[in-house]
Amino acid sequence: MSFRFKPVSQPSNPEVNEGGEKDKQIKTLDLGNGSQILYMPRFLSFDDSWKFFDYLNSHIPWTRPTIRVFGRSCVQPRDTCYVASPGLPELIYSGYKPHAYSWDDYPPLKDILEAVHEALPGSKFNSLLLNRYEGGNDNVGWHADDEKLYGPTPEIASVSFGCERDFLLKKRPNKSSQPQERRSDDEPASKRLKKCCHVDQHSFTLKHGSLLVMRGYTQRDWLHSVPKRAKAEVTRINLTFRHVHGGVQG
Ligand SMILES: O=C(O)CCC(=O)C(=O)O
Ligand SMILES: [Fe+2]
Repeated sequence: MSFRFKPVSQPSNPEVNEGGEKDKQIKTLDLGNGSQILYMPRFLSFDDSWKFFDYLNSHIPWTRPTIRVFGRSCVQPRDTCYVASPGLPELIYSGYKPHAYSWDDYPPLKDILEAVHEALPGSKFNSLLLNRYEGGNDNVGWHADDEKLYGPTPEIASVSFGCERDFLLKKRPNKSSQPQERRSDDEPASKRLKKCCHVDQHSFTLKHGSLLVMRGYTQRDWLHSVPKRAKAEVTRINLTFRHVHGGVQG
């Protein structure tokens, strides 16, 4: 099964899509000290995104594993699945080693991967973590995807389908980042203040069909989460594409 894409500039739901230039809008957020976020609210068209949602919701072998958090076992508060190219080192997070399914098992994932590669020239993702949030209680707590197998400055591309949910970022408390930007003593005090006091919390509402990219030192210096939301009654599916180092192809 493979889906054909309609370009995002020709949506068939004019009510949701405001049309024209807005479709290709990319917001960039410089978090400072070499960390950046890109956000493309209408990465995939409304209709294609629902097709992907329906396919993933019914075909992916979702599981809700038991993981370890702060030394205690608990059921992960969302469904999950892992897809990876052959020959990669195994992923282990929170004491859990997910089975790696093949891209060939779920061909529409290859279509989404291709669209992500097109949007992010030079990217070469070889693994994918899928999450399904079945309601507002499902969530992912504060964490960073800083596993060694992703290297020191991983690029992580996150595609969302279905229910809109908030994605929060906050600066890591014990930061190991580089010293703040160099300041010039010639500048007035007001300007200096502006330069060195970066905002240390950010929030995005991740829309159906959107793409958010974390880059640079975001995993080293920031944490992210999708908190519980009482009002989120319907399902959301999120795909995070990652590059694992150390495989057959490096
Ligand atoms: O669902 C999301 O938007 C984020 C998921 C996430 O952070 C992860 O899988 O590591
Ligand atoms: Fe994450």
